[in-house]
Amino acid sequence: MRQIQNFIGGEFVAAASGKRFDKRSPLDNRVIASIAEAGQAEIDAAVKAARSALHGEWGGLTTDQRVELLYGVANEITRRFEDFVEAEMADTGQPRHVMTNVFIPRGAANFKVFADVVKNVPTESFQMATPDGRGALNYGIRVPKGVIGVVCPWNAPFLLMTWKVGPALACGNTVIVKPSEEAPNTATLLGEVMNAVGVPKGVYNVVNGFGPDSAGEFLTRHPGVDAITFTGETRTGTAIMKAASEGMRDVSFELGGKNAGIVFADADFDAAVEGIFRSAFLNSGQVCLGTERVYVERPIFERFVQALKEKAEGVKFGRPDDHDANYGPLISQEHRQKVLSYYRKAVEEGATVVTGGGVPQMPGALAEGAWVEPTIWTGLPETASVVREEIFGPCCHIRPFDSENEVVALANDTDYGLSTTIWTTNLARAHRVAARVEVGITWINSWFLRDLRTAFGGSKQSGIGREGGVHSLEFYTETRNICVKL
Ligand SMILES: NC(=O)C1=CN([C@@H]2O[C@H](COP(=O)(O)OP(=O)(O)OC[C@H]3O[C@@H](n4cnc5c(N)ncnc54)[C@H](O)[C@@H]3O)[C@@H](O)[C@H]2O)C=CC1
Ligand SMILES: O=C(O)/C=C/C=C(\O)C(=O)O
Repeated sequence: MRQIQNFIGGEFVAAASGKRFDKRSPLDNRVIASIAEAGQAEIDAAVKAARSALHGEWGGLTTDQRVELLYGVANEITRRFEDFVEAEMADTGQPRHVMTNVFIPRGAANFKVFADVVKNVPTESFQMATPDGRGALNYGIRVPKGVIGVVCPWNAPFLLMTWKVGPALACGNTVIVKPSEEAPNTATLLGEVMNAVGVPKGVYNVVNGFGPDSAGEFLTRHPGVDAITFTGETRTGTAIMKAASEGMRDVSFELGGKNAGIVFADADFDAAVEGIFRSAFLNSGQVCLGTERVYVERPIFERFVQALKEKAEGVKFGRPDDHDANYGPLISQEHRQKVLSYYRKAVEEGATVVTGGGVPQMPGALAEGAWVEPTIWTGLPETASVVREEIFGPCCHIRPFDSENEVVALANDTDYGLSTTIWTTNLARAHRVAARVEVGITWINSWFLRDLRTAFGGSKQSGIGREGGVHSLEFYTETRNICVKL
């Protein structure tokens, strides 16, 4: 069983309190790691280490030197690719191909891309007239915000953590990461990478634990943390925002979603079925950008439902390394209880269960894992719980629509506004509808196609702010204007 410590000031350390907690495998519920739970003492130590790195060697590096180190981090992740794949598979139970094709390469890219952005994006300058006719020149410089608290979820742990750590470090900040209690492995491994590459001690710190009355709350309340970037549930975002209001600390939030997929009758049918299948069921539906509401134009509704059903029934459950399998469990028994409670609620509220709705029969030890069937419903009103509330599981409700205006109104009838995916061969309509759906991220004839230079974030209750490319620079630095009288 792995013993996971906190990583503070470049050292792996236990908690002064001696407190530890267990991580169980989603595959079979076995305890696979024992984790040191950081208390107030560890948060204080991490803040001290991060602050002194900021005022020490790290703070004195040139942008080129920082960029060089971050390239080193990316290369070391690639060199230890298999270790990261194994660590993330252990935490999440998701198939190897998802790790190797998407989640782990993105971890390395998150360091390289933001190193390039920091090197290449200029600041503004303005010449101005003055009464004496000699004029003045204004120019901006970017300075790091300071010590950044990074609070992470469990669903794509390495991708989502490095998506924040990469730009924060590229901008010259130091970070304290609070990984999800359900997925602590890769954040710890990244500590080894930082030491191997020679990133100064205290630049990257990890404190493990839970949210309320534990590492998450202690970190976000700490007055020595200058800004907080968080990905997770909207409710947790509310608690963190209250904590951040003490001391007027800045926040960047990527929160929940209840995303709509829109399929017009003229769409490339097979591509649309494949696209919606991926967006509803990838990572066992545990993707914030995923589709839990599908709207299909009436002429192809029945055929679409049938085709998606066949694909959902074709998944093969199994271990990440099982060559015959392509589908993993949910993250935990607790999350499975939540998802199954929605499966029951859908039936109580009158859904037609097209497929799934239960738990697959798993052999041997896997019977103890957090497995659920991919599930499709039809026939519910828009007021039904499973149509309104984020479930974060492998399920979607499909409803027919008859007009562009109707589907835009349906898609927008939600408190969330993270992403949408639109399928049509009529590009004029695609642009029209895209501009009307109230979300931060729209994909047309695709889904989860990511260019890290673009703005990423949600509208309404799906988030505050944007990260990605220059937007990340805006959050992770402060711009100072300098005015020179000529
Ligand atoms: N918009 C986006 O980009 C993404 C959003 N999500 C959302 O994340 C959720 C699933 O992830 P979870 O880990 O269950 O979210 P969560 O909000 O329960 O936990 C996220 C992190 O916050 C910490 N935390 C919980 N309460 C806290 C508190 N009071 N103070 C400080 N820290 C606290 C947790 O320990 C964990 O590290 C879903 O709602 C999903 O939509 C997930 C991935 C991406
Ligand atoms: O690509 C990103 O930066 C974010 C992706 C988000 C997920 O993978 C997720 O929430 O599951």
